[in-house]
Amino acid sequence: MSSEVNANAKPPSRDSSEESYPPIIPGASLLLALRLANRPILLVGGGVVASQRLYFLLESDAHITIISPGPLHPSIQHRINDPTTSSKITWLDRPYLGRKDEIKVKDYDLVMTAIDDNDLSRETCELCREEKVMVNVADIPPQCDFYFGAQLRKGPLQILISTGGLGPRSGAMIRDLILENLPSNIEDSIKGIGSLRADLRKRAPGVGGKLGQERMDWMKEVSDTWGLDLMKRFNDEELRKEILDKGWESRKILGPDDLGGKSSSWTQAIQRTLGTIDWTAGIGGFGLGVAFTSLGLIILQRQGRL
Ligand SMILES: C[C@@]1(CC(=O)O)C2=NC(=C\c3[nH]c(c(CCC(=O)O)c3CC(=O)O)Cc3[nH]c(c(CC(=O)O)c3CCC(=O)O)/C=C3\N/C(=C\2)[C@@H](CCC(=O)O)[C@]3(C)CC(=O)O)/[C@H]1CCC(=O)O
Ligand SMILES: NC(=O)c1ccc[n+]([C@@H]2O[C@H](COP(=O)([O-])OP(=O)(O)OC[C@H]3O[C@@H](n4cnc5c(N)ncnc54)[C@H](O)[C@@H]3O)[C@@H](O)[C@H]2O)c1
Repeated sequence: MSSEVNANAKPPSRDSSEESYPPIIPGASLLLALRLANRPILLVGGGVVASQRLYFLLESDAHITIISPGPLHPSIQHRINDPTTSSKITWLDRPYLGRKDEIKVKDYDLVMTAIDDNDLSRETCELCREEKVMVNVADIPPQCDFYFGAQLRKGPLQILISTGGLGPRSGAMIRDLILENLPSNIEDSIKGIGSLRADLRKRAPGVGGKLGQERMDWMKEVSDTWGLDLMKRFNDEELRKEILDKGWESRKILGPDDLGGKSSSWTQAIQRTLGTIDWTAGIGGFGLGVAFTSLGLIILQRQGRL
């Protein structure tokens, strides 16, 4: 069973030499990372669920129109009053009227209702279907085009857990399990490799072609050679220049031991030999394994396979 879960979790890769066509297990959600900067979003309701929606929308730099009679949840009122977020929010202090409302769903990229009124949520949903606008209605999951999930952010790293609507609280518990087991500096590694990629693209710009393929092959091998933990060293501008000058320019893959004029420490040597990094070896790796296995089990359970 676990092989079925794993196979389905990974798409075909450029590296797969043998033909491998994992079975399709339908019924999943398409997990995406929406880029919403300055996009108009309609949020109906001003309670606790709306306050959570607002928090994530503000972090995505969206522009949010909230329709809800006051008093609002205190955290929503806080964001409206706060000069750092107030310009991103338009608050209409009144009930939403659905079909009769002068606010039209077609003027928004996404619509969300978080209200204690099933009939109005259903009507909003119908309006959105007519206008082909994606909608989340917090009180009627089967009507949602998309679900929220338990989320965690560490700098550029973002993880969302979905249980397909089965157990939102268990999703949050799995999120906390992952959080506890992530290395504390994982975001530095991602920032480091991001800076190296950006510098490489300056030297080798453009899309596709031979250069594009070489760039991807080099980045893949450098990433695998350095490993997640040591990627944080690419935050050092000099080290980036060195690996690009001595490595990329002659299409060589240089590891941590080949740079900085230093011989490797014994820990680095072990890490390279084992092809792993210190935090995956201990309880962290085990915990993460448990987290993903649990998620797989939950999804399979939803599909009636357990
Ligand atoms: C993950 C999270 C994200 C978020 O909302 O941002 C989220 N719910 C969270 C918490 C939570 N929600 C509820 C409880 C009370 C305990 C309980 O019922 O279990 C708790 C626990 C708590 O509050 O701690 C009640 C509840 N939830 C839904 C309904 C309607 C229904 O099921 O009919 C009812 C009322 C049921 C009733 O009346 O009995 C529906 C949905 N909730 C989802 C997401 C979507 C599926 C997510 C998935 O696939 O896993 C989905 C389908 C639609 C959506 O909201 O997009 C967030 C945790 C964030 C965090 O802690 O970080
Ligand atoms: N997705 C989730 O995580 C989750 C969690 C708990 C509950 N829910 C569902 O979401 C719904 C909202 O939950 P809540 O805890 O935020 O409720 P809440 O009672 O705190 O807030 C409801 C809000 O809707 C507003 N409202 C009511 N009628 C309105 C209208 N016509 N126009 C505009 N605003 C209107 C109210 O003024 C209030 O601000 C619940 O009914 C529940 O079914 C979802």
